Amino acid sequence: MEDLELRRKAVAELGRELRSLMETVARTETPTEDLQELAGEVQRLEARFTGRRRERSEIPGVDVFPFGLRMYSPATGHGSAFAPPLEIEETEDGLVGRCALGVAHEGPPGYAHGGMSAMLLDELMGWACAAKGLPAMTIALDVRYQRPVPVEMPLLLRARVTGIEGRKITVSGSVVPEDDPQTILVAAEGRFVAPDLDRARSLFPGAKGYQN
Ligand SMILES: CCCCCCCC/C=C\CCCCCCCC(=O)SCCNC(=O)CCNC(=O)[C@H](O)C(C)(C)COP(=O)(O)OP(=O)(O)OC[C@H]1O[C@@H](n2cnc3c(N)ncnc32)[C@H](O)[C@@H]1OP(=O)(O)O
Repeated sequence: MEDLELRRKAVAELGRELRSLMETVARTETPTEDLQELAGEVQRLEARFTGRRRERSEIPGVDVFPFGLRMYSPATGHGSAFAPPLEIEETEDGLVGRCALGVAHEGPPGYAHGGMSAMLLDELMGWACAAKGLPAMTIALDVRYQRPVPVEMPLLLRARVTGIEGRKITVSGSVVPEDDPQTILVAAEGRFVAPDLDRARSLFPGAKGYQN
């Protein structure tokens, strides 16, 4: 079997380069004829991905589902060009994520798109459920944007499970500047439900752990 760690490293390396390319594209004022030529080059590059393409619900071989890694997650995936990516650490008071957003994640000029903050919190809050042994899906997310989130600013994101009632979980979350953690930029409250086994089997046919 191929070395999984080696493959994860390669996936992350490709993700880093694609992320950097996305940021360059979002910032470039390069002449129009260069853009046209570059689009052709990117198309030729894409044609070089000749290996097998995963089925829609197939879990990537580099992942650990549902408790571990999602390498192409648009929030935490080191293989995703779109992800900042969010780095997660477990603490006594829940999960803490670290990242900085780029111009590619902009909403208002110089500030993060609100959907990015919502997505990052949603994912971190989801992982907070998984950290309690209840991998769960979001059923409601209330996001309060208290201050704009500057791009290129190191951020801390927090997620803490505040209640568990059977399969229903409530989680709170926030985004703060790393160097000024008292200032809440975004606050969120979420409700999650851990699907029961039958539901999980039908929702995730590609997850081998649930099938047999
Ligand atoms: C065992 C393994 C499970 C694996 C799951 C792994 C996933 C996580 C993987 C990796 C972690 C990484 C973290 C990622 C985080 C990202 C988060 C997202 O982006 S999630 C995508 C967006 N969310 C959706 O698409 C959900 C759509 N909703 C549904 O599909 C269903 O609502 C579902 C499966 C969540 C629940 O359905 P039911 O059939 O299992 O549950 P019922 O028995 O109907 O309800 C249980 C209780 O929850 C309430 N409930 C269920 N759904 C509700 C809803 N939509 N609104 C309000 N209440 C709801 C019900 O009223 C019920 O409450 P009463 O026990 O009667 O008090």
